[in-house]
Amino acid sequence: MQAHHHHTHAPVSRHEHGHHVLQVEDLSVGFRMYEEDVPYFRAKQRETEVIDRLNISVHVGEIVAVVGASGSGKTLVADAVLGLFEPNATVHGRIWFDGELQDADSLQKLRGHGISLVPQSVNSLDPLMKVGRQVEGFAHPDESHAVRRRRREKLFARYGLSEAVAGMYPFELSGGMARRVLVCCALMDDPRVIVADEPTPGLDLELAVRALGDLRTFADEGGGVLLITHDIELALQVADRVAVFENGTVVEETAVANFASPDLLEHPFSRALWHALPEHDFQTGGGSPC
Ligand SMILES: Nc1ncnc2c1ncn2[C@@H]1O[C@H](COP(=O)(O)OP(=O)(O)OP(=O)(O)O)[C@@H](O)[C@H]1O
Ligand code: NI
Repeated sequence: MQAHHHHTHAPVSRHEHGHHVLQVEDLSVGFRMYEEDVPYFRAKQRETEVIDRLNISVHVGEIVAVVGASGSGKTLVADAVLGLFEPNATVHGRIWFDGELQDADSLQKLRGHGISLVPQSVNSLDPLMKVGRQVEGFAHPDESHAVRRRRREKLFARYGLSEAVAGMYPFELSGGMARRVLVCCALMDDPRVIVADEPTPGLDLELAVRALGDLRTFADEGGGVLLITHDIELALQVADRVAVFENGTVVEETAVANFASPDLLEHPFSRALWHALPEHDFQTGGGSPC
């Protein structure tokens, strides 16, 4: 990635970034699109900015929840951190992993072992492959299949999936099982950071709490988690900090404890989110933001 052209920054030392396992600075994502209803010979490309100079950081041992409205660009943040870029996207900014500045290639190389995604949809599982085999992956340059199989068995045991599940196809799994299989996939190559994109929709409350508990365990064992969600209520139960996302940027990054009272929140949108929480719904002021 290139430095954002609107800004010049003094060089930053490794030291300043070392205590963050993940840091995103001044991330902007836009899309080049052709104007509609313009005759082709005058067709003009237009650039729409979806993410605008966003900053966010995750410390070792921490869950940072990114909360904000649907369709506001949260998945694009996940994609950028994983080095997944649409062909028509322009991306600017800096992403640091474990104190090292990354580029698109290095982010791609980190995918799976350094930074793993728990995707938004369980449809990302291959419907035609037994899930044990899917989690284990195909031939690996450095490891025998037996080693990977043993690692998969351990993960399944830890996440409450019986060995019988390994022999099932995705359609045979309940929603909660499928979610845990995705978590096992993400953990297979020992990542330091997990980006979880809406890991709870479709789960009943008990399973949702459990899915987030799995992320909590991962963070407590020294990982970092970026938890993208619009379920702020659940996020507050499990996260350490909350990044409030509005109009393509993080308008406030604050400790979960500050969601105890709107007086402790700085940004109007953060306070609107507070008022929209179910336990405060008698006080709705500016309409529901989600
Ligand atoms: N390749 C693309 N070209 C043009 N626009 C795009 C492209 N990819 C995404 N967008 C736009 O970016 C915006 C943000 O999408 P994104 O999926 O990141 O939102 P989100 O906050 O994750 O939504 P949700 O909460 O529904 O998952 C959308 O308005 C979408 O139309
Ligand atoms: Ni999304």
